[in-house]
Amino acid sequence: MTPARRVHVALGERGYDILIGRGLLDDAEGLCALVPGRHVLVLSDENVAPHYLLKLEAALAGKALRACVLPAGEREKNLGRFAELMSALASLGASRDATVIALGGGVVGDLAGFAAACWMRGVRFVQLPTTLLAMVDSAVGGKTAVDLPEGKNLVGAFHQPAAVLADLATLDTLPPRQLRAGLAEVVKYGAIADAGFFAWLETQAPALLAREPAALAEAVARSCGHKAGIVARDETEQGERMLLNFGHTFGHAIETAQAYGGLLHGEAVAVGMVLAARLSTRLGLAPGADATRLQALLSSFGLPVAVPAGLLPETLLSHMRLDKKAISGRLRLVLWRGVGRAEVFADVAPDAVLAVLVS
Ligand SMILES: NC(=O)c1ccc[n+]([C@@H]2O[C@H](COP(=O)([O-])OP(=O)(O)OC[C@H]3O[C@@H](n4cnc5c(N)ncnc54)[C@H](O)[C@@H]3O)[C@@H](O)[C@H]2O)c1
Ligand SMILES: O=C(O)C(=O)C[C@@H](O)[C@H](O)[C@H](O)COP(=O)(O)O
Ligand SMILES: [Zn+2]
Repeated sequence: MTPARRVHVALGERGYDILIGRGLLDDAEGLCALVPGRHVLVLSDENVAPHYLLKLEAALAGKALRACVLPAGEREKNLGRFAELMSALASLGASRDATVIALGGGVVGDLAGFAAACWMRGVRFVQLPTTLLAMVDSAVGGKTAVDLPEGKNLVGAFHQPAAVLADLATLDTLPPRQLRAGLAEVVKYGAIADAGFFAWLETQAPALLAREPAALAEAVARSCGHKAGIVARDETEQGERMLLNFGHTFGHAIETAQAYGGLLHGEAVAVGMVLAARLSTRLGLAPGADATRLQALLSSFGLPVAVPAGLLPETLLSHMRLDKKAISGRLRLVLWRGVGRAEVFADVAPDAVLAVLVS
């Protein structure tokens, strides 16, 4: 095991550490310490479990453990699966000192977190992220949710994990498309808040795509640093946290319109960030050159930058109206002043949004 980096999420008594390093899942003693009570429910999926579930179960031998292994993919993040988890906790006899562990990507993390938030009105929750996206974003910050056919993450709760262990060795088995999807959320931090990080990323595409350990560790730690800071300042998204939604109003509309079976979340966010940047340029907020830079960076990571064929602008706009940032039915979007400078804008004209969706 290499020495881990540590990022703290400063939420007072509910604060927690994100540990980032290779081999964290081989530390049986460290894993066991994450589960103080007797009952533990582990949620994973069919691609992750064969690689990593056995060592987690071995570390937790002696606990009353139930493992639920789902088929993989966004379509599993639904109310039916949530109900199954409630039944699994009931049949385990899980008491208020139970722990729910998410072993997997953001789908498993969001679903397990929502189950932990709801079981007996809230039990302990631990995140063991195994995708780049989950390490840099979804495992941190306590947004938990399931999707409805009508929209992404519409049913959920804020429920912070007690700990996050990002074992970088798990990225060795991650498919390339999933690695690229995670890089979209990494780019997001540079785009919204850190021009220096953005410029660093512009030099790192070959290293990151080749999974060079030092580059990956740096990208994960810097991303977690940004997310931890924003979450600590605005846990429940009253203001600054909305910036983490850059590209998401467009991206979520694409995912919903494709019934969660088209672009991956990170890919949809990549397209969404390009559209948000283009809209910002159109509204005179950001230099066109910065929008071009953003598109070029995402392309260098092999990410899509255009709306998939066949999706109608009016359909996407109607999905955007159910975005959680909207107020009284009026769109509120995260727009851009240029690299490193995102801002929230209320009452964005629907015609301007439609114009970038058709271009
Ligand atoms: N809560 C938040 O703050 C937040 C932030 C960003 C995204 N999200 C949510 O996260 C989800 C996307 O997460 P994701 O991109 O991790 O997708 P995912 O959970 O579907 O995982 C991606 C794929 O990779 C596979 N996989 C995972 N780890 C693996 C490994 N180490 N080796 C081999 N295969 C592996 C999975 O089986 C799956 O097929 C979306 O639902 C999105 O809405 C939530
Ligand atoms: O943590 C946040 O806040 C984010 O917005 C991070 C996003 O990357 C993530 O996709 C989140 O789930 C979107 O939140 P939502 O409130 O728009 O569903
Ligand atoms: Zn996201």
